[in-house]
Amino acid sequence: MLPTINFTETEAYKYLADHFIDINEKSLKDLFTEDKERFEKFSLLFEDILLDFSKNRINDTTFALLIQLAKECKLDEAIKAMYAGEKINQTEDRQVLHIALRNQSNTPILVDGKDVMPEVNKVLDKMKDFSARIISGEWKGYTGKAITDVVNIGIGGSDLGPVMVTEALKAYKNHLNMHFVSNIDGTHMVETLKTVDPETTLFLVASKTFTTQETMTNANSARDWFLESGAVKADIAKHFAALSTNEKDVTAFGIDPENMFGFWDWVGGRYSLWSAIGLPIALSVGFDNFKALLQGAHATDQHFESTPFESNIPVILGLLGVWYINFFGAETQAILPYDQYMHRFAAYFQQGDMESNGKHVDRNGNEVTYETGPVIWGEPGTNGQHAFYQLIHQGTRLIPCDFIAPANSLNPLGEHHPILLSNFFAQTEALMNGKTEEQIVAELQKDGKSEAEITKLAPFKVFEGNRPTNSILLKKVTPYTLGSLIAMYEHKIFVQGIIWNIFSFDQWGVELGKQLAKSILPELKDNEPVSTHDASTNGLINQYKNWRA
Ligand SMILES: O=P(O)(O)OC[C@H]1O[C@@](O)(CO)[C@@H](O)[C@@H]1O
Repeated sequence: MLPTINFTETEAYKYLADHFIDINEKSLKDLFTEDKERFEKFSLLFEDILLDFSKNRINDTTFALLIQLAKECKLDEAIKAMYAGEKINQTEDRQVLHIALRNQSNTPILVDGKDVMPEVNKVLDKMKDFSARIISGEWKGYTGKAITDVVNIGIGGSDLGPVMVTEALKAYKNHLNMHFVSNIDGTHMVETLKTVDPETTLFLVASKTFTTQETMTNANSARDWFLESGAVKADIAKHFAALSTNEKDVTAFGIDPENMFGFWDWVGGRYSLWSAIGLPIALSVGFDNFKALLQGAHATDQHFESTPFESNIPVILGLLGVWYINFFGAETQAILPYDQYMHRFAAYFQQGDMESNGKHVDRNGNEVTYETGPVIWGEPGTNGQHAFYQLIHQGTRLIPCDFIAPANSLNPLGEHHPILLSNFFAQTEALMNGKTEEQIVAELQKDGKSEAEITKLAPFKVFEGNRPTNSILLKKVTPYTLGSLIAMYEHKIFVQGIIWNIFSFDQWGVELGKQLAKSILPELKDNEPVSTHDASTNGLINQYKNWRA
């Protein structure tokens, strides 16, 4: 069982609340002036990843108290419980063992007394064999042609991870055309089917439960399309595979169990890209690169499990988030990858973070009295600079930002990468130092502006600065470094959930909307006006009925 400590009642919390008053009066510039060793002290090199957390609103005292907070919340016990396969997903009575999926050391990991590694490795071997046969062209469709297109049909954790990773590793991909259909909006499937040939297309039905309405509706439409194209039911086996824990419903759908890649209830949907759900990744970049992704994540898992908190990257990232959310009142966290391939990285962690820690009841079943999970958002740099950086620099909100960049581009082109990185470096410097009114006035005077113009303009051009950032510099985006980075964020989310005394691995909050949609759907079948809901919902439904063709 997980500890159930209220972090606001710990000694560390009380000291941090007092300390906050002092530190809040210090600017980041002051903190760097006071401590020449600041970068050395507040940065960590983990293999080919550098975390620079020195541009945060902390000093030695803050750092020590945050570490003490983690210890008082018994984070070490919680980490041990997860790695030991305890059922820490207590409301669903399940273990949380995505670490087993990438446990390249093959140390035994027991679930109900049985080592799961043999079955994990059996599925990996099956994924390796299958992806090799598809990629090589050995696997033929029902008219004897090789597969050219793969359509992954899934949503949430059965989509976002494969999409994010196949995009981030696009430089490593092979000839297969990858497509991802997730939305129940018919447009998603229709637009995709326009681009593929039934004779050379492989459909992956990705669903942990194999009951998700969007996925099953999309899968049925894909199967109908396939059969209407001239194929017969016996041909489904050559063009459909399933990634799921639910063999019964996979078989009922008509997919050959031989084409099913299984995983287990102890794999959370938003933590499942390392499992059979990752098959589209292996198909896109080859199994060896998928394995390197696992290896990178495993290296982080070992770091997280064994490194003292003072040098533990996920612990530090998690504690810094708690510092801003619970003491500075930050409500969001921006993730800004200066890498176009990583354009879905923030979107991936919208589910990863917000579906894990978007909770308001603590592990004792009581309403929390403090803020929990932040809103996660972000876009690649430098595009974000031309969209929302105005607010980050001069808005009224404190928005902690994680800046991520590779030192080496996968597409060296003239001066592009140095220009990209000059912006990566400049933005965190600008957010930290800002620009004072004195500096603005001096600039405007130098530009020959009149005193009246300067008086009018100066206030609008001031940058307060003192806005905190983390900088994460990768030597290069490879399957390995990407795996390490994703795992760092996964464990950061775990750390925050433990501190906030919430359950990070269930998602009851996604159920009500689905339940109500299921009761509304039958009401849409005819044109009779409805009156069973509130006036707004009735009004919307009836207007829809009036307007629909
Ligand atoms: O993989 P599946 O079972 O189809 O679930 C898809 C997604 O639906 C959820 O919203 C749960 O219902 C996410 O947690 C999950 O990743």
